Amino acid sequence: MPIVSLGICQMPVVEEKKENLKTAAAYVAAAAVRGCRIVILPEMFNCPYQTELFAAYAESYPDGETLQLLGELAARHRVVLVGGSIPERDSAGRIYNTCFVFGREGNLLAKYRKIHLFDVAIAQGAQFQESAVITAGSAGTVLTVDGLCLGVAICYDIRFPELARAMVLQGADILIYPAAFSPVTGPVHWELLLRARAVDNQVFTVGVSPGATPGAVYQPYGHSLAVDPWGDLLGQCGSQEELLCVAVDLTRLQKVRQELPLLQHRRPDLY
Ligand SMILES: NC(=O)CCC(=O)C(=O)O
Repeated sequence: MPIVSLGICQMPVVEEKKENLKTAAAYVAAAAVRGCRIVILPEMFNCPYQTELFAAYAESYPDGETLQLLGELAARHRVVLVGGSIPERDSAGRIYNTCFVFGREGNLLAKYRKIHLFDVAIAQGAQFQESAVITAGSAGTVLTVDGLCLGVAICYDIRFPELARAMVLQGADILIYPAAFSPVTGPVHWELLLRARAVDNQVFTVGVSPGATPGAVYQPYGHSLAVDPWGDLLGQCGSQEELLCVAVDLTRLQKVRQELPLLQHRRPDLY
């Protein structure tokens, strides 16, 4: 399958969980109507990105209402659904920032728990202590579906080139980052990081943020985008809510890697 259409759902996230689920369902339906076979939601799409709210919105697999809905939506629309992330509670009561991926039969294909937690204190205003509530995951996630290899990580993970490289060495064709970048770091780093990971690994990268939500305490930067293995933008949203559909042509990846065989030129024996 050399060309596949991705649905990038830059949806707003409000305080009411049910409203977020309705919005997500509408976005997935619209993406399917537009022919997208892989549909991606943003980080913490069922819950505002505020640590003090995570426990109240947390759900466990398989019974959580958000997780039930994601499976149903994937099956109803026959799409691979990369379910952004939600606060996930495990049987010991720990909470993770987790991405669940569902297949076209509504089956769980994979799950990824955010490894690098957003603990920062940036003078211009981005103060966040994700680890106050969230437990870090302990494994990367790469999955193959329809002959396409997807690497999944979450937001702040994009800053760690080692994780991206590890996923690519495991065969990833597309690196998918559900995210909610801050309005302070977003304008300077977001596009740069996605393009850097794309160019240094010759891979498609996709970042999916919530859109602007009037009155929200945390206003994510938005600007969801997809980048090809040459570093060219395939499409980008603004700050407002939007469904962006982009076509990913895998022959592009093969061509770039053939012409500029970067991955073959690595010298892991020397560094
Ligand atoms: N949700 C996050 O991990 C935010 C990451 C972020 O804004 C950054 O600058 O990194």
